[in-house]
Amino acid sequence: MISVEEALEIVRAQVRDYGIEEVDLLQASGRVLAQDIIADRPYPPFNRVTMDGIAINSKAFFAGKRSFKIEGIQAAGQPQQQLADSDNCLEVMTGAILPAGSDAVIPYEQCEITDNIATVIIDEIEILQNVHLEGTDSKQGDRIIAAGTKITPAVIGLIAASGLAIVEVKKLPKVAVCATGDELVEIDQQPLPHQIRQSNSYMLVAALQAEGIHAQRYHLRDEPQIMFEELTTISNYYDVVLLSGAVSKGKFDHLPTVLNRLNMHTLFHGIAQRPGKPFLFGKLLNDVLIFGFPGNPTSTFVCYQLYFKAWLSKSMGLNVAMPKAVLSKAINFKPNLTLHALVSLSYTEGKIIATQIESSTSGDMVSLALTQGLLSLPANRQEFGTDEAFDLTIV
Ligand SMILES: Nc1nc2c(c(=O)[nH]1)N[C@H]1C(S)=C(S)[C@@H](COP(=O)(O)OP(=O)(O)OC[C@H]3O[C@@H](n4cnc5c(N)ncnc54)[C@H](O)[C@@H]3O)O[C@H]1N2
Ligand code: MOO
Ligand SMILES: [Mg+2]
Repeated sequence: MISVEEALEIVRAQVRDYGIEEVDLLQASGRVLAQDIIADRPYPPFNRVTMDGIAINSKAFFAGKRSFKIEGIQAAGQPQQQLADSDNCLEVMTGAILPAGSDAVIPYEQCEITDNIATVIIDEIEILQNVHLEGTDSKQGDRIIAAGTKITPAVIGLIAASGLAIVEVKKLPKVAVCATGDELVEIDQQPLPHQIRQSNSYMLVAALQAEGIHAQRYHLRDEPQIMFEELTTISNYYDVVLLSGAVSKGKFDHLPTVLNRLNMHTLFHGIAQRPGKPFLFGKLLNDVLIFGFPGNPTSTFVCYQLYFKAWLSKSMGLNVAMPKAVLSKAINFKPNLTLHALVSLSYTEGKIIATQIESSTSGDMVSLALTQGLLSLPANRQEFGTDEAFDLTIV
């Protein structure tokens, strides 16, 4: 059996590049940008007033003038006006272009206005105060977002400001999710006493949705020939196949044999970890990747979160920082395995605090649903105190 670190290295070594596609800007959220975004104008594009108030010529103020006749109003969205007389002022609104002939904005709160005269009630101003100068954030032609950036809402905002309605993003893999097992029925069915509903495939499809991947669900019976035929077809249509179940030692755990028949090159089968020990990972001759997650719901979930997401991030060219957390209560874990403890999270004094969620087995979906993070406690140790930070995967 290999270690968690070795398994992660093997998974990450299978990076794939699925190319580039164009999508509508609002479909691009969460995707990885595949083009540089170039500023088509300076940012801001003009000297932008940042406070509602009056615009004056600072020379008049420095010469001792405090009362300014109001010539008019410069609103946001209006073409630039000219301050005709440098002893006067123009009322200006946030977002307006600074009027020509003025070089300082004094907020309304620092003026008194009567009979169309604004009297400034402060004694100190600075030239260009309350003005967001043209081009201070970027110049026209600057690269304002680099290819390879993950598209967050703020990135969407900046791309929109640059006038792009369609953007190039990295293509995501086509993913199939296959539940295995004769005990599984669809979720709208009433299971017989010995049956269960096939929840894992819903969990995986939902997890993939959060990555922007629209996966297709399949159910494979525990019958080797049927499994072989269905997987032959499925592997011709998808880039990645996520399987849940049938990878352990049972008489009906046919996947290792079936995948062998499909000429899968096994990259590993078994990791020194709990949950998820029997995880099977390999690639087919056509380069399709097979993630054979152990069937217990927590095992499927943990292996998806730790390994599939590490692979996806790497394939998308993202470098995701792993946060650390400290335990709220010491844990003693004897087996020589990495324990991915299910935890809930809180924040105290700048630290993330992880509290273990007691779970009876990796079949305990109720505990899994309370889980906010996975705290990975390394193998080769038994005691994990509250004074040390461990790798945290937020889920
Ligand atoms: N003799 C051994 N037995 C087991 C070992 C072992 O090392 N030696 N490992 C245990 C561990 S750890 C796990 S995890 C499971 C993994 O089992 P499989 O991957 O073979 O999965 P199945 O046997 O098909 O199912 C296990 C369990 O999960 C339920 N399941 C499966 N698919 C779904 C689904 N889509 N939705 C909900 N629940 C699902 C299934 O009904 C079983 O209860 O093996 C241990 N055994
Ligand atoms: O590792 Mo199994 O995944 O403990 O239930
Ligand atoms: Mg089994």
